[in-house]
Amino acid sequence: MELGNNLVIETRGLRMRYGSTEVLRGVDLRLQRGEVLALLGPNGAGKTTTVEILEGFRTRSAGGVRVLGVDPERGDDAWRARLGIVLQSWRDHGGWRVRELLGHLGRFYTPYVDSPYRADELLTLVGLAEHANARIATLSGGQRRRLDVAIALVGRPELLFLDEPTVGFDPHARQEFHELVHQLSDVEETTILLTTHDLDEAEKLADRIVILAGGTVVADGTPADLARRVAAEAEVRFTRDGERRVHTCADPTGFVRQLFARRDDGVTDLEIRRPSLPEVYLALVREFESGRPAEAPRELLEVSG
Ligand SMILES: Nc1ncnc2c1ncn2[C@@H]1O[C@H](COP(=O)(O)OP(=O)(O)OP(=O)(O)O)[C@@H](O)[C@H]1O
Repeated sequence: MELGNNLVIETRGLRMRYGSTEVLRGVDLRLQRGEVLALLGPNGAGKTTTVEILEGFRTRSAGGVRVLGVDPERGDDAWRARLGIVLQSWRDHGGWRVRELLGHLGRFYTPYVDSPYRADELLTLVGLAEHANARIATLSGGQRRRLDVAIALVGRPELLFLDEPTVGFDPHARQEFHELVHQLSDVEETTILLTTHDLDEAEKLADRIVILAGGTVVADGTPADLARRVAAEAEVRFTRDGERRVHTCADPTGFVRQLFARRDDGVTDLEIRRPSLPEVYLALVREFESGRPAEAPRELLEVSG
């Protein structure tokens, strides 16, 4: 499989079967250098399976995969050192102090990486500087998660995998983490593959969104592309003769014009809404599950009393 210069990840026809259950049924993914991609999908869609195959932790059933130009099944230590992977197993190292663990891990990267992060630099980056001397067992859930991310960053990875990175973060920590992701992608040119169930987070962080459902990619595009795909339609809400009504239509301006041409009295509380990413996501997954193509025109819907 040929890999373009800027392609950090490429899968073609990726398949994964657990026993008789086929979880991935031909997944095609491409991720360019410096891009932040959010992989979304319902529980059990195969996101973690995909990520683990890309990380080289799981052997695929079929299909072509290249990560940083290498088939992950044949990735050596030098290849692995170019990846940043957030694992949770560090929680077992509860007796270690935070700075001590990061310094220790940094030394593993020296044969492969020009300048791994210094522990203090990394602690500042992830907002754990105040806890440098704390034992890992004494950190809160959110602080441990930041440590997990710090550990993934030690070797200044070219490609960072973040599997549900902000679970357990308070809103402030989440905001800081989002700034960190922007900094890594904009300043360090780190390529990032993120899985999350937090659609606001996906919208804030991702250049591109891929939705997996039923073992295939059901949508791939910028958040704006996806919104256009499910909804060339907008919702027009209004109250007429004291009753609340909703129309879904492709041309809300035309609809409103007609509405007023027919009856310009008695229409109040007029509101036009385009769908947010959570709504787009749910529409795409629902349409996939119902077997109807996402582009299918939707009927005008009127809720009448
Ligand atoms: N080792 C395994 N053996 C058998 N089945 C597995 C194994 N790992 C995952 N599965 C199954 O494969 C499917 C996909 O799992 P996966 O964890 O990849 O989904 P996911 O999209 O990450 O889900 P979630 O959003 O719940 O984390 C699920 O039905 C799961 O039960």
